Amino acid sequence: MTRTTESTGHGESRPRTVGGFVGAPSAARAAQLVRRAAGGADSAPVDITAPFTGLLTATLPQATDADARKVFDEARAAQAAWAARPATERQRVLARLHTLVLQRQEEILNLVQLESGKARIDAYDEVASAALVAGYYGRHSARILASRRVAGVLPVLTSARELRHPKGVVGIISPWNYPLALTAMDVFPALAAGNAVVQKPDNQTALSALWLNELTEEAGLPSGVWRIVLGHGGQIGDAFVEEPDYLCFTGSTATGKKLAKQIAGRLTGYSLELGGKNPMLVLPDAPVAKAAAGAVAACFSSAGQLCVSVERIYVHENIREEFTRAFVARTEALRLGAELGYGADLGSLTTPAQLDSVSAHVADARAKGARVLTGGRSRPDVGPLFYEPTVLTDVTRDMAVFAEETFGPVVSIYGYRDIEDAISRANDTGYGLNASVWAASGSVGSTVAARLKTGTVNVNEGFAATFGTVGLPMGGMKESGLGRRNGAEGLLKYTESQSVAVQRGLRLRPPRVIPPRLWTRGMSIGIRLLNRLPRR
Ligand SMILES: NC(=O)c1ccc[n+]([C@@H]2O[C@H](COP(=O)([O-])OP(=O)(O)OC[C@H]3O[C@@H](n4cnc5c(N)ncnc54)[C@H](O)[C@@H]3O)[C@@H](O)[C@H]2O)c1
Repeated sequence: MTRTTESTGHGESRPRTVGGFVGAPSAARAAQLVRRAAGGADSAPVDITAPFTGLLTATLPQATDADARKVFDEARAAQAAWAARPATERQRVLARLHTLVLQRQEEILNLVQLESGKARIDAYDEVASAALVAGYYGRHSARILASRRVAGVLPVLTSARELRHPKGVVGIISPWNYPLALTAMDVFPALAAGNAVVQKPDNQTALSALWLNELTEEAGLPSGVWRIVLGHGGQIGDAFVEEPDYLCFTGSTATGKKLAKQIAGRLTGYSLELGGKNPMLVLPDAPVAKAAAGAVAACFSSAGQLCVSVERIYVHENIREEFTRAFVARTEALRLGAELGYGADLGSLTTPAQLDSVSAHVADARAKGARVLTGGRSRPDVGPLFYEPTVLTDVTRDMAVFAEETFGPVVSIYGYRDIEDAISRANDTGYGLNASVWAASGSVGSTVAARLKTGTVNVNEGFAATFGTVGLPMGGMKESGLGRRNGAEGLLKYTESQSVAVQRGLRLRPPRVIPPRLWTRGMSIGIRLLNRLPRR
């Protein structure tokens, strides 16, 4: 690990670069990004440290509730002019952003790694996601938002259209685990629809969101349309449920439920992208080596701190031993490392709270009789928040790891004999976010997929196939969420639908001269005939 410090002139040294790494953005650059955050004059700033080193990455202003409300007002004032631009013009900003994200990736790869502690290859997933999302809405949003003609109640005489208007100001609350990708997925479609956005990223990963905010303005977004406020969730939470015209929340199920209760009183729309306890099913005829390699990526990307990562594997007894051997061998080959480069496969956990909760899940499982096939310990020799990728077996219902989301590099393997039993155990959870099925053929895997109660299912993949296909909606069933991001749905949720019908000639109520009974008879014949016409 390479670090650099400079003397303060008082016999101490302080990091010259973010997190103390050579090659990382300078502290001055971090401070420049921080200045984009609104508010904070009346409250104490907080220091954020790099998970790899424990050294300072940034000192962040913390907005108060009053600061956040002022920002919502300012965003509202900026929204009308943005919404007045044609959708094609708004779309062009995102198309330019697609190119810029890919061109400027080196700086953001460093920032994402420093703030989150993830391996560079996992940070690259974020760059790819942000570019894919910008590209998708940069090409398709104007078409999806275009007014839609439908057949009017009377052919020729009624012309009917559905229009889409922006909600107004959208509030977006984001977690720390995918700071670039989730910002892109939630903010870009809101902007494309003509909304202004006020976002509250997590303090831990604020620089990544601020970086993307800066780049979006470089791509042509007028300043003031996407604002960022920082703060501890509970502190400025009220502004986010009382001020926006729509709230998009990504985070834990507990916080999502709390916000939903608060916002319900205003009858304001919201979407929730929440936690998961995602299963993988390995069918008896699945290619074992491929399934084992896929499972490693599905369980340990971003050190398992990924809402769609796999935490439960159900493997058919006939291949259980072979699969487990291959999976454990591949897991043990993963290189842990705290470096700004592609030399490590697995990074660190992001916060001390994460290290505590992951350690507690494994300790509880061990104490109740689970076997640790590999891993099961923290690695302070690599960095303060490192934890080994861990594979458990003999996991029982009384263990926390059985049903609770670990949100770390810990997976349990279970055997099964009967696919019906495997499907019912996979569905036996309050969550319903993502699932993975490994089978000899895509069609067999898809048949099983249709029976899983999760918002996304990946056949012969862990999560990347659905996550990367931006045209597909992504979100959770049951306690994993409400609403969807990505695709047309992820854009239209940020709009109000308005139906406009223009009537010509014949009125739809009986004229005085025709007796109502005659009129209704004639209408009934007409309705029957109309129902036979091929109409949209
Ligand atoms: N479904 C998805 O797309 C998705 C994606 C990423 C993460 N997640 C889930 O997020 C969780 C991990 O994230 P986390 O620990 O940061 O979640 P969290 O709920 O603690 O925090 C998420 C965000 O909400 C803010 N917040 C917390 N309490 C708040 C309150 N009372 N009012 C307003 N804002 C508040 C936090 O500051 C943070 O910005 C996991 O459960 C994971 O599965 C889901």
